[in-house]
Amino acid sequence: MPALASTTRLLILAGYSLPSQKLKFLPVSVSTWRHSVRFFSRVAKEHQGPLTLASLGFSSQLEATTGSTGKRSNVENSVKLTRSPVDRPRSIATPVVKTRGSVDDIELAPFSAKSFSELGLPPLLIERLESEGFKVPTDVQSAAIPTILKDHDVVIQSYTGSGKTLAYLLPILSRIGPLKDANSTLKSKDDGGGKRKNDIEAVIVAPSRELGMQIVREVENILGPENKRAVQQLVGGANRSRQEEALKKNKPVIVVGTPGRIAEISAAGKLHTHGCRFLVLDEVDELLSFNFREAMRRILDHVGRKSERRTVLVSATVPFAVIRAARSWSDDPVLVQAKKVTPLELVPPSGPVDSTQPASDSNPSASQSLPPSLKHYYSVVKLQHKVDALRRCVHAMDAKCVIAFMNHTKQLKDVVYKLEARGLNAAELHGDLGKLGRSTIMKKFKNGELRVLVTNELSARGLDIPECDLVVNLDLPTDSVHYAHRAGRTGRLGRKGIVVTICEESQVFVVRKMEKQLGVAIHSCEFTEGKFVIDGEEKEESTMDGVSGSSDMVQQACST
Ligand SMILES: Nc1ncnc2c1ncn2[C@@H]1O[C@H](COP(=O)(O)OP(=O)(O)OP(=O)(O)O)[C@@H](O)[C@H]1O
Repeated sequence: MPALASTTRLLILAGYSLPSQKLKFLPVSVSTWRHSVRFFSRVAKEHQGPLTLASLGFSSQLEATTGSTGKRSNVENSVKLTRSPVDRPRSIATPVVKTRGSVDDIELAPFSAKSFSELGLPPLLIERLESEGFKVPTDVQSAAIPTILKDHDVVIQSYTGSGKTLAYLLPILSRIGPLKDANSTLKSKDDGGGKRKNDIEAVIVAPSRELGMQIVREVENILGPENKRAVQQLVGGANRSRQEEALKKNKPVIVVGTPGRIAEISAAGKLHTHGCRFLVLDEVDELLSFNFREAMRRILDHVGRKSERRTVLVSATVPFAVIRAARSWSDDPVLVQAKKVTPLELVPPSGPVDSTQPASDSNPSASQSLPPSLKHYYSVVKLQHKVDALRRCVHAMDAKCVIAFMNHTKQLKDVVYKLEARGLNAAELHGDLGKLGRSTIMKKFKNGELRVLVTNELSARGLDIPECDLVVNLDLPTDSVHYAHRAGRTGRLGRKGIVVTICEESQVFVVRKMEKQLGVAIHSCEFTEGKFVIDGEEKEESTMDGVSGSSDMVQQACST
């Protein structure tokens, strides 16, 4: 083994259950670069001797003998390096990093760990999960939950609809709030640390009201109706004084909100986050944008020291700016992906590239963000026929729940009128509508009263409408990252989904460029006489039965 340590190309992820020391990842070579398989070895910082199977964590009963040091020493005083399923979820025990793109693999076996109990979550939480119908964790949950439970700061990157929200919520809820692990060894700061009564223990920030509310609903569902008050929404557009009153009266442990509103209430002295133990920035790459800069600064300045809280950054797209932010806002963070945990210091400046993919024009932050079950098409039409093409597309696909994206708010209404005039139930959704209007439209869309939601970038991030079977780009997205987030509103959690970009002839080169950057095929198609026709193919089909994928059209669209 010592001879293997000379090259850093092939690495083993091992020693995963060495949690209590401040761990360091040492790259260890076990084979040649040509095999393109990465492993990572996590070795205790102190352990700089020759590398052995034991030092890599493959010993079945090795006792960690050194005392704990640093912040993570508070977590557990002595830890056994076991390979029990609780300590080591299957996805992490498997050191091989699989190549992306094996659609069958993902569709047939989207989950790695067999149950949530394998991940070390407390019984109360598991009971609640089961009663809500969550039985098997997704790959990213299998990787992220134990990593956060082992007290690591993380950047979570995984494709849209892969379950990132629960991947961070569950470890948080197992540490704080009414369902927390009664035997948790993580000392709360009020056990002598001087935590004040009204201090919030977890702050979750999201870039839009819809996403903020969606996260609140997810927390409430898991907590159950009797514990709803443990979480408080602080989203913009809602009544601020009511939010402030609720903070005072209910003393929630978790707040979820948009940056502006959280910063506002914090500046007014009504929100105390200095004792915060978890800070989550969901859709973090969006939160880094200029619009949120001031509010984010305020929030980060008031959530205590990074060494005293866990910081979780989340997005389907992780450009290098996020890695940089993680280095400055978190303490020794790791990048968690579906089947891989990588120390941030090993992430190259080009972003978290999957080395198993060919280096091309691909945009690393976008190319791993699309669910493999999605199929992509484009259709060329004249500008004045775009809305009609959308209507024909919806009918030809027999799509039931459609999100159509445009770039400018002003044009949304016109499109809605045109669709309604042709008998399609449609509505617009954008930031200029009030909170009530927005939530009414979302409700109608979710319960099937509306067939087409015409919207702008507001709805591209995080929105989870599992029934959405078709996304249409009525305007081209500005880049491949925006394409990825829009496209990700369909094909959630292994479901089939179709994305159609309607564009002019002069814009086809942009589609081709995004195709390369995203590393997916975007086929040309047409909608004629109520039928969906893929150019260059003889087959043509005319129906769609949504996510079940049993119709001929879906079979064709999804198997091309
Ligand atoms: N283990 C699970 N079993 C079944 N359903 C799950 C599981 N985990 C999450 N889900 C469901 O999968 C859907 C997608 O999850 P989520 O919104 O967290 O995805 P995401 O990765 O955050 O997507 P995006 O990048 O678009 O924000 C949700 O409806 C969620 O309730």
